Amino acid sequence: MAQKRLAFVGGGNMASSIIGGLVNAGYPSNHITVFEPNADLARSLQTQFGTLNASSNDQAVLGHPSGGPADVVLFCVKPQVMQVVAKGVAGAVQKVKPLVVSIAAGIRSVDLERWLGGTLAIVRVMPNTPALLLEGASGLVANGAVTPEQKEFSVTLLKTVSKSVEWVDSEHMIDVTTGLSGSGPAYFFLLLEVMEDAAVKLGMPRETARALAAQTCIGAGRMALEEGKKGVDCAELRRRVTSPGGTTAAGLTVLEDGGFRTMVESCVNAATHRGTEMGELFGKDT
Ligand SMILES: O=C(O)[C@@H]1CCC=N1
Repeated sequence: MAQKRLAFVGGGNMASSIIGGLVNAGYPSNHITVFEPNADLARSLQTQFGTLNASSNDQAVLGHPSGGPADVVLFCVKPQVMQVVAKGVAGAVQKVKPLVVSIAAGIRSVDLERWLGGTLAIVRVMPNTPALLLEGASGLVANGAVTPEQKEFSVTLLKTVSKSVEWVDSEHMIDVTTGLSGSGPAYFFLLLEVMEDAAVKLGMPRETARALAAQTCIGAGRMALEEGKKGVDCAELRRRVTSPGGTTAAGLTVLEDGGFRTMVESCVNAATHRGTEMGELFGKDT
C-alpha cells in the first residue's frame, strides 16, 4: 500500500479499529498521527499501535514534529460535532489540501467541504463495528475531486478492516448503506439475543445457545456471500434448508405470518431515513 501520511481527527472506536487494521497489515505507525482529546484514549492508541499523538487537529494535519503534513485526513468524529471540528481545522486542511475521508453518518460532502473552507477531494465512508475484528463491511462514495489513485488508496485502506468494500454511486446510497450495514450489526445482535433467549427458555445453557446461534449467523452470512457469487440468492438458500412440512417451515411460518418482512423493511427504511435527516439537521450552518 502506498505509504501516505494519515491524520486521524478523533481516535474513538472506529478510528482505533482502522488504525489497528492498518498497523496489523504492516502500515508504518509513524505515518499515522492522531488527535484525540480524551488523553486516556490517545495514550492507549500510542501504546497499542505506536502511532503519533498530535497535540491538536491542526498539528495532526500540518505535521507532527516527527512526521510530515498529512496526505489523508480521516474525520472519525460524531456527526453532531463535525461542523465545529471541521471549521476548527479548516485553515490547516486548506494549506495541505489532503484527501478527506469522513465516516460521520449523514454528513454530506458539500457541507463538510463548505466547513473546511473550499473545494477538496472527499470520500464518505460508512464502515461498521465488526471492523474491530477485521470483519467489517464498508460502503463509500467519492466526490468529483477525488482522483483514481485516491479512490484506490481509500479501498486499500478500508480493506485492512473490511471484508466487503463497495463503492456506491450517490450520497443517498451512503445513507442506505448506513441503514443496511452501518446499523446492521445491531439488527443481528437483536435477532441473536432473542434466539439465544428462546433456546435458554427451552432449557439450553446460555453459552451453548450463544455458540450455536452466533455461528449460525456467521455460517449463513458466508453461504449468502459465497453462493451469491454463483448466482444463488437468499430465497433459494432458504428453500434449501426448508423441508416441506418440516421444522424450518414451522418456524418460518411464524415469521411470515407475524409480518417479519415488513418489519425488517421498515427497520432499514427508518435507519436510512434517520441518516438523511441527521445530514439535514447537523448540516445546517450554526
Ligand atoms: O447509530 C448510528 O447513528 C451510527 C451510524 C451507523 C452505526 N451507528
